[in-house]
Amino acid sequence: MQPSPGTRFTANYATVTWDQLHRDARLLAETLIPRGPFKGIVAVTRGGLIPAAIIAREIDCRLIETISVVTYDEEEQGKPTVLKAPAAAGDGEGFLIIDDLVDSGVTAQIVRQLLPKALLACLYAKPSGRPLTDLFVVEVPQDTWVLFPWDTAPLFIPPLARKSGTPG
Ligand SMILES: O=P(O)(O)OC[C@H]1O[C@H](OP(=O)(O)OP(=O)(O)O)[C@H](O)[C@@H]1O
Ligand SMILES: Nc1nc2[nH]cnc2c(=O)[nH]1
Ligand SMILES: [Mg+2]
Repeated sequence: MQPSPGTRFTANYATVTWDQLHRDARLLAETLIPRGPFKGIVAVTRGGLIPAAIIAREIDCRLIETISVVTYDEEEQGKPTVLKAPAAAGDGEGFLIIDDLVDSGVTAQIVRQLLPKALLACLYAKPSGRPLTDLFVVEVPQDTWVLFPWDTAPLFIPPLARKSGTPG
């Protein structure tokens, strides 16, 4: 069957736990301190909200603006739409933009057009989006879909010995 345009074929998943996300956000904050101080943070909603909150605490920044860009429905990439502009950030001078990840780089490209003077940082970067971010913590392969802690829940799985087809 042919894929519909924009449909992804995810070969792998990378699950990020709350602990890991917190650690990665703190690592990013450490590399941001020498690049500051910042007038404020622009969180790219929704994925950038929690990383931005953690980083804001670490770098002692209390002015938080948001930009809302919708690009994906589940794993399907669509036409990006800006639902809310970051009015308080002007052209981005002195501001730090935070998102959870760059994948194709489309979201980052739009955000950069609106805030050309801001620094853009994210936790995870796939190769296509990597050139669009100034800073990131972990590179993720392009064929891997990152499962954030807010996307997932612990699930009961039966012991191996009880799986159908297993003798005994
Ligand atoms: O580099 P790209 O290919 O543009 O993908 C990266 C963007 O995709 C996700 O946001 P999404 O549009 O799913 O919205 P959300 O943050 O509300 O989950 C993620 O949070 C990034 O913002
Ligand atoms: N959760 C999640 N959202 C995305 N948006 C674009 N790429 C990804 C990804 O790998 N994981
Ligand atoms: Mg997002």
